[in-house]
Amino acid sequence: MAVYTDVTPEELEAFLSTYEIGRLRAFKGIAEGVENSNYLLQTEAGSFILTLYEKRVNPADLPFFIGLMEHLASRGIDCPQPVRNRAGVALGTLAGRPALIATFLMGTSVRRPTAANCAALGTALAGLHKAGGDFSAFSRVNALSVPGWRPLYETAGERADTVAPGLRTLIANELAFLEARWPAGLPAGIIHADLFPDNVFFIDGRLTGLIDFYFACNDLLAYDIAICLNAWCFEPDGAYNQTKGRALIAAYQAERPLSEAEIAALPVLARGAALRFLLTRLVDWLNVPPGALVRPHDPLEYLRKLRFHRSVESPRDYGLATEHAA
Ligand SMILES: Nc1ncnc2c1ncn2[C@@H]1O[C@H](COP(=O)(O)OP(=O)(O)O)[C@@H](O)[C@H]1O
Ligand SMILES: N[C@@H](CCOP(=O)(O)O)C(=O)O
Repeated sequence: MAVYTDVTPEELEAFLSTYEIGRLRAFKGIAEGVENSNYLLQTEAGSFILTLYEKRVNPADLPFFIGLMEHLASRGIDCPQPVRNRAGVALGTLAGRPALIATFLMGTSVRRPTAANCAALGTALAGLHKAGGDFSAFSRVNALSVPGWRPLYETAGERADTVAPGLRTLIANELAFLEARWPAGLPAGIIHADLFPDNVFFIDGRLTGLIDFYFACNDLLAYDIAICLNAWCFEPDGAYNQTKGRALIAAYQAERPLSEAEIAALPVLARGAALRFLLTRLVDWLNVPPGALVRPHDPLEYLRKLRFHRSVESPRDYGLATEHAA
């Protein structure tokens, strides 16, 4: 359960009194999530999500996240809408943390995505990339792209080998490879950067919303696809499912065709996406805050995905119909 910061009913009622969403009826901490503290609020006006921003969120980035959600909603993307208080301000402070109330989205996430879910995700991802194309009010460098990986590797240090023998050397080698081979010059724009199944809602098989924009940034659009291939297209036994990968990429391409250079770069981008989540999971695994109600994600799941990508010989291995070599 990700609740790092506790809130008392008195504090919350005082905070809510500055909004136009009625009095508090009930609230509870939300079990899912690992990054921020989230509460489900019931007020006289309905259901809302209260987020208290924790360690990985730089407060200077909050105007970007809030502006982005408002922009995407204005372009027809189903995503949480920041709620502004009576003074017209979305961002507040509660229990000593930056705090935001956002609208509640209906739907549930899928635990075992089907190929149809992957196709719906591909369509939504391309829609998000297109809708972000004219978001220029703020920009945000991806703090968790290649230059951000080495400091994470150094934080994990020798303790990496306590999680899996030889992990430290494997990461060092992968890091050197990716630092030398990371593609430049591919189409870039707003990416979600964490569009895992738990951040996508469905109702009766129809995709109804996207949440959790707190890793969103300006980066390579195809890198977002690589993150999604990792998060959506592997089976619990570790096998990559080409049918799901093909469904995701084909649906994406129906909305935004990939360039030849993007397709050729996919294997390297997928390795980078696997290393990024291996590293953050490893650091979190080794540093669970005492007393926090949180279940860290398994870093070794991403080690297995990384090993798969290292064995890939061509973008075709992801289910792409292409003549390109890796
Ligand atoms: N706008 C929303 N509407 C409905 N449920 C939400 C919303 N935002 C968050 N949630 C719920 O809270 C959980 C954690 O949110 P998330 O943003 O993923 O947290 P974290 O940033 O800590 O990972 C989600 O899995 C979902 O169940
Ligand atoms: N998706 C990341 C961790 C961030 O989790 P979220 O609950 O904020 O989506 C991972 O799986 O490592």
